[in-house]
Amino acid sequence: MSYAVEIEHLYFSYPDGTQVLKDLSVAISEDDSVGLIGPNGAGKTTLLLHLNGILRGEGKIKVFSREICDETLARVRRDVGLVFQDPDTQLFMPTVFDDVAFGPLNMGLPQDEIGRRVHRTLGAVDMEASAERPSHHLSFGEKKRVSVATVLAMAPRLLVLDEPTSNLDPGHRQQLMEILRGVSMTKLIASHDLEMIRVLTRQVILLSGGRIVAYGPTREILSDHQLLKSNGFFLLS
Ligand SMILES: Nc1ncnc2c1ncn2[C@@H]1O[C@H](COP(=O)(O)OP(=O)(O)OP(=O)(O)O)[C@@H](O)[C@H]1O
Repeated sequence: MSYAVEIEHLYFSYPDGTQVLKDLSVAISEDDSVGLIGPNGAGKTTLLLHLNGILRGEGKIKVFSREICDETLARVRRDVGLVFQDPDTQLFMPTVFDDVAFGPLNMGLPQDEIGRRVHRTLGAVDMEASAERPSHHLSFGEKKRVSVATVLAMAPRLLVLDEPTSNLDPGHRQQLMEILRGVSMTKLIASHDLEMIRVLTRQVILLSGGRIVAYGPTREILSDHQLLKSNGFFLLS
């Protein structure tokens, strides 16, 4: 089997000493679609930030069989597209168009291909009409949609999304789910939106206190109400 992600014995503490990831080992198959769930502070964002080397803990992480280290970082970052929880982290150019063009430009793509990718991905997230607006004038939900476009425009092999549906209105949440269902790369999606996880993923990793508590088929994990309740999920019966 080919793996998109292989993590062995990952430990990570922030500089202030907060230990977040504790002996975490996990593998994600290529072309799979995996949800990452867990209570606030479980370590979901911290784990995702390791996948393109923004954070570097102790242990071994391979992405598409390539171990993350200084020499492989540039290649890893081409393979892994990370949509941050906070879109302001992702958007820094003068206009929406420039923000989405930034990645493809850095990949050295020709100008006409960059233009095509920007229009296609902005169209997909329903933001094409805002292409010439400054990103910092957009609402939070609009920024969120543009930040998804910035990553889709680079056509990564692994799409990593941190809370992609937070602050989206129901229509745009549904639209984003359809976009994500339609893209074929490997996906890892951290979210508290269990309905979105149910629709979009085949496997779920449940993280709690920096450890993996369960990893299995989405329908099994999401129907194990005892497991979910004991890990901080409030479920309406
Ligand atoms: N820069 C930092 N310095 C110190 N501690 C941090 C830092 N960033 C996060 N933490 C701590 O690490 C732990 C894990 O945080 P993380 O954001 O990874 O959790 P999460 O599962 O993504 O949570 P949420 O569901 O709230 O987004 C928390 O206790 C958090 O307070």
